[in-house]
Amino acid sequence: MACSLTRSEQAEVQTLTRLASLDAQALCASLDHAFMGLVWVDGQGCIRHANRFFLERAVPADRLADCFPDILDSCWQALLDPSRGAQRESFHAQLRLAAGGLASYELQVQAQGQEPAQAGAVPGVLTLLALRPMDERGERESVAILQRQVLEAVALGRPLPVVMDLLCRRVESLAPDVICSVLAVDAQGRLRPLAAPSLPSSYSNALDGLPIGPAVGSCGTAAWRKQAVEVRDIAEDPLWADYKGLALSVGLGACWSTPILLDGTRVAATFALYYRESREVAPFHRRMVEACAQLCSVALKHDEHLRQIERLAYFDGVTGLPNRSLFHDRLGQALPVAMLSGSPAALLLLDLDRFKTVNDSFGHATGDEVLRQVAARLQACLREADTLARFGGDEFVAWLPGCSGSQAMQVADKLLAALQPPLQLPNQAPLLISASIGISCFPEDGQDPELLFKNADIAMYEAKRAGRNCARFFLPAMNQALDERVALEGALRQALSTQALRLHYQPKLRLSDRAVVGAEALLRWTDPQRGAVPPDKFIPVAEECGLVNALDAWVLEAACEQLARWREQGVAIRAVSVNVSPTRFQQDDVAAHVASLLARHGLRPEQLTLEVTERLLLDHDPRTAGQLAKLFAMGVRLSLDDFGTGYSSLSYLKRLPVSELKLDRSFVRDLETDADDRALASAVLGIGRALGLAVVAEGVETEGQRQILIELGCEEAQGYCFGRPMPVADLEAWLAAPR
Ligand SMILES: Nc1nc2c(ncn2[C@@H]2O[C@H](COP(=O)(O)O[C@H]3[C@@H](O)[C@H](n4cnc5c(=O)[nH]c(N)nc54)O[C@@H]3COP(=O)(O)O)[C@@H](O)[C@H]2O)c(=O)[nH]1
Repeated sequence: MACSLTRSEQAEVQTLTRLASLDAQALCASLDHAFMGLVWVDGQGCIRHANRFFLERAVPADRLADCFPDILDSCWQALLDPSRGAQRESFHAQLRLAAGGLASYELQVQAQGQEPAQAGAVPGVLTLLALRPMDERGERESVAILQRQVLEAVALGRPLPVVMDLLCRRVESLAPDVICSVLAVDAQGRLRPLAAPSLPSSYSNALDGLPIGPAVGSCGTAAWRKQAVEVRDIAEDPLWADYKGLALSVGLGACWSTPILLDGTRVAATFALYYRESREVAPFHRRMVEACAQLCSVALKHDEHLRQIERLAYFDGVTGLPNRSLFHDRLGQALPVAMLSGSPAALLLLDLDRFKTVNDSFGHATGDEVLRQVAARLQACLREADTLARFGGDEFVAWLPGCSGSQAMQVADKLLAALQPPLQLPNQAPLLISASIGISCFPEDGQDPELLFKNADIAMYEAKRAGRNCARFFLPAMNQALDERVALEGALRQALSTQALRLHYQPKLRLSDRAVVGAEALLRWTDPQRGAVPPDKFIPVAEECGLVNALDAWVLEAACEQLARWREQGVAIRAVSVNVSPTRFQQDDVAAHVASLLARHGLRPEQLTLEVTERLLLDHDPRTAGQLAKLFAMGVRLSLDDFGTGYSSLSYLKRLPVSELKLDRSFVRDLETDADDRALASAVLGIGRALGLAVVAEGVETEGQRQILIELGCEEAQGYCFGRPMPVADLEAWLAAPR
């Protein structure tokens, strides 16, 4: 503690220090006027000289210990130990007054000097003690200094046990008669020693893990009651019945414990003062504890914040799983171990299928709940040695040490099975969710994190392509396939930017008289190296790399322009159909784009049909519904392509603003030989009639199919039977030729 003597007093004492080896008695006399007590004590704690200030106030005594009842002999021994040298120390103590009673004093062990040799006696070391009456202001100042020191330690980010240790030591130096301890209370309500610098570690160890309760010494009870507990006699108090043996064995007589509450209710710790004898708490100690309790709660709260920040840095805030950083740390540690031990391991990359749709349709709060439930289900499938992390979005990663390839696939199957039961979400219908998993195995698929991740990613991508809800191992051939996809994507971008794409048109006819009612625009791409690339190959790549919206926009533009030209030229094509990918409808501008195209080319909305696949029915994105409603309100026709092959649900159909169904060619192909296909085709036509929708049969290749479709009541069709998709000039020639 900083010296609280005035400057002139300090100067005086320094002089004394220098003169201490001279005639102490004479010096005392000369300092009788000083407004502080001065006492020379020998190594045994006997008072050798004292000035008038001290003698007038203190109870007459030979030994210092008799003047300060709070301070034990052992404390004096330490304070007066000659080996302390010039080290100064300040503390508070109660002085027993000659007039009766006690008064608070600040004591300063000021200096040591050689006792002048007496005749026949060995000269010893004398210690000079300076005493100043402790008024309330002085007390406040000492406590303020203590507070500042502890808060500084908190602010400097010292670890919590270090801060608490400092607090205890500072309190003990201000009040040498007390022993301080701080015990944390963990989430399970168990005591956890934080600091007790003057208690034997055996004592703290014995308390570690003790559950708080209604009679668990002073601290356990204070934490339980959320109230301070003052036990004046540990030997007799029932609260200590089960623990007094422990306390008495280390010389503790009384204990006053104060619970430290955070947020007003939560007990985070206890702050305790022990005395070696049975006694009540001194008033100064009470005031000090008030301040210490505050300091404890500041330090504990700060520590909680630090932990929270640490959690945020290393753990995912939504699921509580390790995040990318922590996962990489752990992988960085695990790989060298696996390498040395030669044991296998597997990295699983798991991506939820169509999670974006869940987020867009139900909002982010529900999305978060889905992630939490998914994380819990995945975690439940893994062993303690495994690490599961969330990398953000809908991507989870698991590191399975010691796992062979076949075991990793078993784990992946377990994870997929765990996701199968519908998720129960608050205020929502049960939700089905699935995932695609890519697996890369250590060491064969990679020996460093980058390669393992890259290969697991490639495998995961293959799982998506294979239809989702499945797991795939990485295979070296996948790398080649990926390279090809990347090359194809580059070439397609190039083709789009250099206007190297073309549209072919397939006529749409009325079955009864083969009159042409329109044409479907179908995209064609001839690459200089690859030759003609079928749309079945490049459209999925465009969808994966996000190029499909640009492609669709180009097709729309080109088809509208062509229809306008045909109308100008009087060619008998009254309407065009254009295929549009589901993702295009998530763009806020699609309805506006179509409206501007129609206006620019002088077309009526009903002359344009947008063909969408059944995949759109799964899209719960409100933007999609909004764009479809706008297009329908404008009068643009919507046609449901490949009807009956995918996820059709009649209720969806009722909700969507559809004008036309396209009977998929898989139902048409065997119409002549398969009664089931006839029944299905008839059912689709029935649905169309019931809902007032036109039904267009696709892929009509034979006259027999045409006849059956007419019999079933189908009015329009497309197919090789009438005309293949053709370039504009060929279509115009086909139209002009007699049929
Ligand atoms: N988003 C976009 N998708 C497009 C676009 N252009 C085409 N596509 C889609 O690609 C898929 C394959 O199309 P394509 O190879 O052009 O095949 C079409 C016809 O050639 C084929 N067809 C037509 N008649 C017959 C027939 O009698 N037999 C037979 N075996 N095939 C026939 O069918 C395809 C037309 O299908 P659909 O669109 O379902 O009417 C295909 O899914 C296209 O949709 C584009 O610009 N954007």
